[in-house]
Amino acid sequence: MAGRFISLEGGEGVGKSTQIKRLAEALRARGHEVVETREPGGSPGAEAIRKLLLEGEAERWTAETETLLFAAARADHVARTIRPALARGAWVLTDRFLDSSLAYQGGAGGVGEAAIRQLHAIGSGGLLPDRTLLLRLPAESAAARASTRDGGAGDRIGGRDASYHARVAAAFEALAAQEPERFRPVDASGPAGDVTERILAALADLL
Ligand SMILES: Nc1ncnc2c1ncn2[C@@H]1O[C@H](COP(=O)(O)OP(=O)(O)OP(=O)(O)O)[C@@H](O)[C@H]1O
Ligand SMILES: Cc1cn([C@H]2C[C@H](O)[C@@H](COP(=O)(O)O)O2)c(=O)[nH]c1=O
Repeated sequence: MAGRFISLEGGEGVGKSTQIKRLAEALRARGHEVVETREPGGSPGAEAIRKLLLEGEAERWTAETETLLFAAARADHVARTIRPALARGAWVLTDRFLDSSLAYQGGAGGVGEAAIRQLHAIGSGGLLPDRTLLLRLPAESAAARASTRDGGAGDRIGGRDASYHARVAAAFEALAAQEPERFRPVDASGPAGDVTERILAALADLL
């Protein structure tokens, strides 16, 4: 059976990592092989690039350099982890993918969408998820969840100001409107189990 490629997207603290774990359990209970992965990261080379991207001073990289590093990490992740898993029929669940570059470096950072897509075509053969779940949560609730988790110590991108994160959120909404076939917005409020039920409903046609 062909594998399925699912991405979870959204701003900081909306519950993506929590839901990847819960969704993976639900899919395994249905007998599927599931690979849980994340970006930046998901392969040894990409995890090394993750450290470069998320550690250090806020101004360590320009938006353009960040874009190149994310694209390089993604190329390794796709080649070493995602494509082999899909080829053997697994479900691949990734915590962030291309749309995060389009929202953060593009919509919020000012790098052109066409350039980001061109890098993705070169590095990752233009691979896109079968379905992208956009977790939606009001900014204050997401910030409260992230602050409970991190105690106020975010990484160099998560720690950017509220106006940056508002542009990220607006860019995700624009991407979802642009590709309604691939994207499914999911209400991420309320208990985690309720959110998982909404996610399974948004994948019903693929199950
Ligand atoms: N439905 C929920 N209700 C309450 N708290 C939640 C819920 N889902 C997740 N959390 C908690 O909120 C915090 C952030 O969740 P999580 O790490 O899954 O978000 P994330 O979207 O992966 O964040 P980031 O992108 O910043 O890594 C965690 O402490 C998690 O336990
Ligand atoms: C893939 C990707 C990620 N980012 C940002 C988004 C977050 O601030 C961090 C990743 O941290 P997380 O806790 O694992 O969510 O990186 C980005 O700016 N561009 C991207 O392409």
